[in-house]
Amino acid sequence: MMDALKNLNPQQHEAVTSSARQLLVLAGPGSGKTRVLTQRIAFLVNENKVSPHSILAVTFTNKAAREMRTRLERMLGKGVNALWLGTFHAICARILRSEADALPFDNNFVIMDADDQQSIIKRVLKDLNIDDKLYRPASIHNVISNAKNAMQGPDQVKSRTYREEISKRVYEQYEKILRSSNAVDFDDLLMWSVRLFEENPQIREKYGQRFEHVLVDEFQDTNQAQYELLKHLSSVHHCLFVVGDEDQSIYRWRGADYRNVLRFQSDYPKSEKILLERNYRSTQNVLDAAQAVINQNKSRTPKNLYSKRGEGPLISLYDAVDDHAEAAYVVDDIVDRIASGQEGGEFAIMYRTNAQSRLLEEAFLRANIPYRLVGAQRFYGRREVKDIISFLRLVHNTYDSVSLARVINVPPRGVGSKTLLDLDQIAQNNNLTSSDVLLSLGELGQKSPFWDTFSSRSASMLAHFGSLLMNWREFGQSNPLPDLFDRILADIGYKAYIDDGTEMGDGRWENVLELRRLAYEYEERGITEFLENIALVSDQDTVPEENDAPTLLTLHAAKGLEFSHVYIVGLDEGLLPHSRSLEDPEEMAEERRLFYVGITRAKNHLTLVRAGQRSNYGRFEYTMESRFIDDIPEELIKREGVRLGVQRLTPLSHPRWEPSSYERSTPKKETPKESRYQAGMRVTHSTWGSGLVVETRILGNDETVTVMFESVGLKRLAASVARLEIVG
Ligand SMILES: Nc1ncnc2c1ncn2[C@@H]1O[C@H](COP(=O)(O)OP(=O)(O)OP(=O)(O)O)[C@@H](O)[C@H]1O
Ligand SMILES: [Mg+2]
Repeated sequence: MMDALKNLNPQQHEAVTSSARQLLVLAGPGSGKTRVLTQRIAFLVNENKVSPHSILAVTFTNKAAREMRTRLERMLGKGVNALWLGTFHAICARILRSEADALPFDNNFVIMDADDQQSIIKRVLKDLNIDDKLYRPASIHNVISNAKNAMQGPDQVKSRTYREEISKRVYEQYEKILRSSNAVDFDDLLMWSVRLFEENPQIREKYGQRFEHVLVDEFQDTNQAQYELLKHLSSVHHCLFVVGDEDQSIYRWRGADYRNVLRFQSDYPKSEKILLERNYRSTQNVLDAAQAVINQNKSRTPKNLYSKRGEGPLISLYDAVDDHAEAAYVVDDIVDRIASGQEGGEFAIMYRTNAQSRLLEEAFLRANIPYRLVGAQRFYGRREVKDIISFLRLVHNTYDSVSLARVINVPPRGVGSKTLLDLDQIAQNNNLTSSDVLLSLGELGQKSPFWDTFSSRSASMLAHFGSLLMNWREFGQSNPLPDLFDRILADIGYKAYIDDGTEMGDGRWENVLELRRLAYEYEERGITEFLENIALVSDQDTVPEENDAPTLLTLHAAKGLEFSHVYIVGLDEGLLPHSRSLEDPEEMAEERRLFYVGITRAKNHLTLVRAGQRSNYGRFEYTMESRFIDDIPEELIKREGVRLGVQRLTPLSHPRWEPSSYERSTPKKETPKESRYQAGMRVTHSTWGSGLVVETRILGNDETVTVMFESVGLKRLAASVARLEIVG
């Protein structure tokens, strides 16, 4: 049998081979939706002789796109290169770059990330003399983002209250800054693509002609702009294949609207619907628990999922005395299981909020178990990485005022905020951008018409930066990216600036080198793609490809993934469901879906964990068990631990608790006062061999050492457990 039709049940087979123009596959988790979508592409190419060039497939994360491409390459060979396969954002960026002539920015536009967006909003608030404590940049950004996802410009935003009026005004200025910076934000990628198609029928026609087949994964999480985009892209052939599960819709806060499923059915009355009922991922106990949880949600299509994988173990529920014990239990349990032969990569620990990772991380460090953290403390969020990217962005697109403001004084060259304001003002007075003025100063020096508008000290400092910028632009045009990278570092003396000889400095320089390694990968493809890919790396995408270590991630980031053993921690009222949702039934339903997504990631074993007390800014607070646990039939659950929190009332007297596994994994020991190791030392480790100490500090009651091993790369270790030997 051909690859595309291998291992499919009859419903899956029908979905893969159907000749319906519009097809909706609605099915629960683990039923093979993503698999069906992938194999349908292979079927279209192999059997129906559709050219990969005419196929567009949309995934939810870049990681999912990479996986799908790899599978397709295996089935179809290199022919799949012509296939468009990526996230909505990546696809839109590609369209906007090709059609820049019809847009108010040119094709070198940069994509502002969340940080950039906040800093623009702060700048606007300052300009408008608005207190950013009363009007939080994050909440204003939310208003702007929602407006864009609903395809509304600043003039369409309602202003019934003063607060709304403020948001509207900020939105206006925000847009001006984006335009004059030749930049777009994430929401713009979608909004401008939709607008482009609405306003240019001939462009819509071109893409509509091209894409004979449009396929979409995780359809339940599309928002309005995305839905409209899909309609445009399929406006000629009308072939749309979408797969989704309304019970897994968890991005309402980003404008996702699972009613798009209903809209799809009413927009395409002839569409066919296929349901898949067999689950291939999970054991029956996991499925039954999931089912019991989601059944509590109203207004959903009931689904019956069954599995032939056997009952599997009961759901473990561990009641820890407090949040430290919660983390320690999870790590101890994993240590035991690894000791009995399981692989680290089979485990995932999921939580509701990013902050919950900290105690888990510390517990892993103490146990000397390597782990993978998804999302938090992103590499691209680090100062030195952002600095260098900003330099490159500025060279690539000199109008990028956010990057200019970030780096004009890096390293400090005496350009104060006053000079910057002057620069801005003078540019505006002359209908120019700050970069135009800088370049003029850089090129003409004292002959520049702007020289005399500054004090001579400011003028020469600005001229110096202007000439650097000019040189880099020229250099970048005829030299590969890594050379430009090195040239910039050398010209500004960046190493001396950030690497002050301390461990921290070393670490920062390591990050710069890591970025440089990445730049090398783009030697051929060039700076545009380099910057674009960096901008598109979203949180979910930091899931590492290697799978030898337990993964820590939020429930949101877990969508579409699967692991043998899943731990969900923090099953307390206020955490899961989150306190924000307690008053609002819609939000509560979404919390329940989020929990459902988490449960259904488990292939074999699910462990739920909660803590009877949690520390809250130094105080301990009692917690109540999550209402979601009540939804799971008692006979599916095996309870362990102290069960403090089953009391639903706040206890009057504090029960004394016996030290449990928390004590076990953190034997009392003297807190070391001084570091034993130092950055730069050569050390050896019993398993990983020799390495170089990068950083060391006292953390809790132990010394934490970061070592670059020749064998496995960077590891953070607890000194008391790791027993590193100093060489020489
Ligand atoms: N017919 C089949 N035979 C064997 N394995 C299958 C079959 N269909 C799906 N699987 C496997 O079941 C698992 C779940 O499939 P897949 O990820 O496609 O489900 P999904 O419906 O997309 O789930 P989710 O809703 O969580 O995204 C995968 O490991 C997949 O390879
Ligand atoms: Mg899937």
